[in-house]
Amino acid sequence: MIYIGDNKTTGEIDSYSINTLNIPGIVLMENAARNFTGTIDTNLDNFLIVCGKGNNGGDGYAVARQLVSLNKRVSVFSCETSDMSRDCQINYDICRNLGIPMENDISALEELIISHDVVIDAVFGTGLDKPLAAPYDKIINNINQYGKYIISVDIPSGINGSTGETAGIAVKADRTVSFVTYKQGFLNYSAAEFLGKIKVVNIGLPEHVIKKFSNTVLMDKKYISSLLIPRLKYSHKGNFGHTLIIAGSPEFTGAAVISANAAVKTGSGLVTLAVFHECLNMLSSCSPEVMTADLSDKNRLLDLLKKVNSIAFGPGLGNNPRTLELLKFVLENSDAPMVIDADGINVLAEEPALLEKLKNRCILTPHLGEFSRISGLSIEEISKDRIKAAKDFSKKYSVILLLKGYNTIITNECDVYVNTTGNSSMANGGMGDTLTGITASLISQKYTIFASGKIGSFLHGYIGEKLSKRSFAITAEDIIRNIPFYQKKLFL
Ligand SMILES: NC(=O)C1=CN([C@@H]2O[C@H](COP(=O)(O)OP(=O)(O)OC[C@H]3O[C@@H](n4cnc5c(N)ncnc54)[C@H](OP(=O)(O)O)[C@@H]3O)[C@@H](O)[C@H]2O)[C@@H](O)CC1
Ligand SMILES: Nc1ncnc2c1ncn2[C@@H]1O[C@H](COP(=O)(O)OP(=O)(O)O)[C@@H](O)[C@H]1O
Ligand SMILES: [K+]
Repeated sequence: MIYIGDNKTTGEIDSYSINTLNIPGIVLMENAARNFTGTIDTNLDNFLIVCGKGNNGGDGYAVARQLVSLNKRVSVFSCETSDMSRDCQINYDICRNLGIPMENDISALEELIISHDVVIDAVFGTGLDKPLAAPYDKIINNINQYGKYIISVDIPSGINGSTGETAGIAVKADRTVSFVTYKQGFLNYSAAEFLGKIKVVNIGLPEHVIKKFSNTVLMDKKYISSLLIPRLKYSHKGNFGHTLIIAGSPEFTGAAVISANAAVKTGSGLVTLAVFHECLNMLSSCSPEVMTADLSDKNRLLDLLKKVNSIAFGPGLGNNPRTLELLKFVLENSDAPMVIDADGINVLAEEPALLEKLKNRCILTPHLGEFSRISGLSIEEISKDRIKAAKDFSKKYSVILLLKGYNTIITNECDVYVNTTGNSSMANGGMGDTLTGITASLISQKYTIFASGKIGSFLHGYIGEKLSKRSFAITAEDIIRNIPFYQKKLFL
């Protein structure tokens, strides 16, 4: 599993490794450099390594030596040769002793970049702590300028590892090879254009050490597979729960159909779709397995509310007083776990006191706009640190929060899981309604609410990604049709 950490986490892991485990810093640096070098395509040659004076630069000098030992052509540019960190100085000296070509005259940098094929950026990592001034602005500009293949060590220089903000200017990497943790700042959408393809490598520390300092992880296939509740030989539909979907309005019947069909395909034993009377005759595109109910028949609704195992509330209901009244009715008459999405979230934003009734039994699945409405934070404020915004909200109301979008965040107020599956081929109407149906269906099948959010978002994005290899845009229907196949693949 890949853990996420900010600059403080890196510092804590570093000092624990050095001071408590007694691993010398230079050994960590050597491991970092070796594992970094191991990620480089063996066909590449003719490297220029641009080194700062801190430990990021130290990594760069150590990488230079590793590459030379692989018979690669290597030159080094030293941004500063005085006041280096201790381990940086050691590796600098070794490079000198080995006779690796080294330059520190800034006027020679452009020529050097032009005459090399690959630039390794080892100027700043987690220690960047102020805006960039001369000569660093020029150095970074030069690195970016000539269309060379750029690999950044730990963090593209100029990006703040904690916030993802730039120090005025930053290296635009093709690849970033980061040490120990995926840096929290990488999740800030504004950092995306600088990062290139990200890879996280270890520096010889076992997972239990990293875990001490981070409870934020990037979910992978193996982790999701580990959450599977196996189906027993003698199980029957009663074991896989009854999902009630409360959704749709005359303008948005599709949202209701999508959620219900997704719940069926995800494996809920039974699925009932409850809609307003005027929508009933528009449900012909529902899967035949979906049962229907009329929301104006209060007795039927009461009966369902008492017996179902999960309720999905919101898609396409409309942001209006009728939806708010309906939500109140549901909350007064059912204790079932709930997935609240779309207009369910919008009406909650009008009356946040209702969240009290959802304590410990609800997952909210807003996109950024909906989250802004319900949290009262602007989209800019949320975007600066989505993890913090999501965690704070989850803690305040004791709900699971699933903040949708590129790198979806799922948190139960202390642990945070980030879902990296999915891509912009999925950015079209109805995609969120699909996730709502999948998540509610999993809850009915006895997955915890938290696990349902994690599996749901991973599966949903995983299908989108796989299908997008062959199709440009992926629709909700495409996802739904493929749920059983990819669910089986994940849970093999
Ligand atoms: N456990 C781990 O994860 C391991 C981490 N390792 C590596 O260590 C890296 C962190 O090293 P680090 O702490 O020495 O900081 P780093 O990024 O080199 O920068 C600090 C230097 O830059 C300078 N400086 C800062 N801002 C500046 C500015 N705007 N403009 C100008 N100067 C500026 C600052 O100068 P100062 O302000 O102190 O004068 C200082 O000299 C980490 O990213 C990873 O690559 C590995 O070796 C293995 C173990
Ligand atoms: N660029 C993207 N990368 C990853 N996932 C995406 C991307 N764009 C959209 N998605 C996913 O698609 C879904 C869209 O949800 P939402 O905005 O609520 O759609 P709708 O309201 O139309 O149903 C979310 O699960 C989101 O994570
Ligand atoms: K760097």
